[in-house]
Amino acid sequence: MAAAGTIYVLNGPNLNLLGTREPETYGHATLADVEKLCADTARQFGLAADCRQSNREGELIDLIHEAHAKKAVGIIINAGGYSHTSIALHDALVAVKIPAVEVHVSNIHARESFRHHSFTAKAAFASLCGFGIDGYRLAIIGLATKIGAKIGTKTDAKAKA
Ligand SMILES: O=C1C[C@@](O)(C(=O)O)C[C@@H](O)[C@@H]1O
Repeated sequence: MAAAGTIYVLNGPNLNLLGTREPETYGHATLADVEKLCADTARQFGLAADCRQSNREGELIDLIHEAHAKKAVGIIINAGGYSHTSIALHDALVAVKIPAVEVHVSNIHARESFRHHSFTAKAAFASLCGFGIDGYRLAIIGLATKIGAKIGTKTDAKAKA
């Protein structure tokens, strides 16, 4: 059975450096670890995770538009530093009307004041931060629940097993 739907997992600038970037803040897990966690968690709900990363604001906007064109059922976004600056990313999320959850690996509210405001959070139905990379798993569980995806739903991968 094909996946019940696809969620786009979008990571923004410098998140390709996870694992070596400020491990005291972001831990030692890599972006590959994040993407495997997302795929594994999504599969539990019969969903597929299409994971992308870009250091370019316009590319992230294009990916949000692509999610819409491909009829994605949800978006998980960690826009990195652009979370705090990009009205354009906010507007893209609002424009496509796909249920979105914002994730931050670190607790942005316990950090420098310039990280305390997020434009992308205002375009998401939920936002979570401070759980390390487990935040992506929690965000997918929340998104799946929001869209009515049920845990234990079989997909091709599980059906073959
Ligand atoms: O690049 C990042 C990572 C981050 O989004 C996080 O996941 O904790 C927090 C941002 O403030 C920062 O610019």
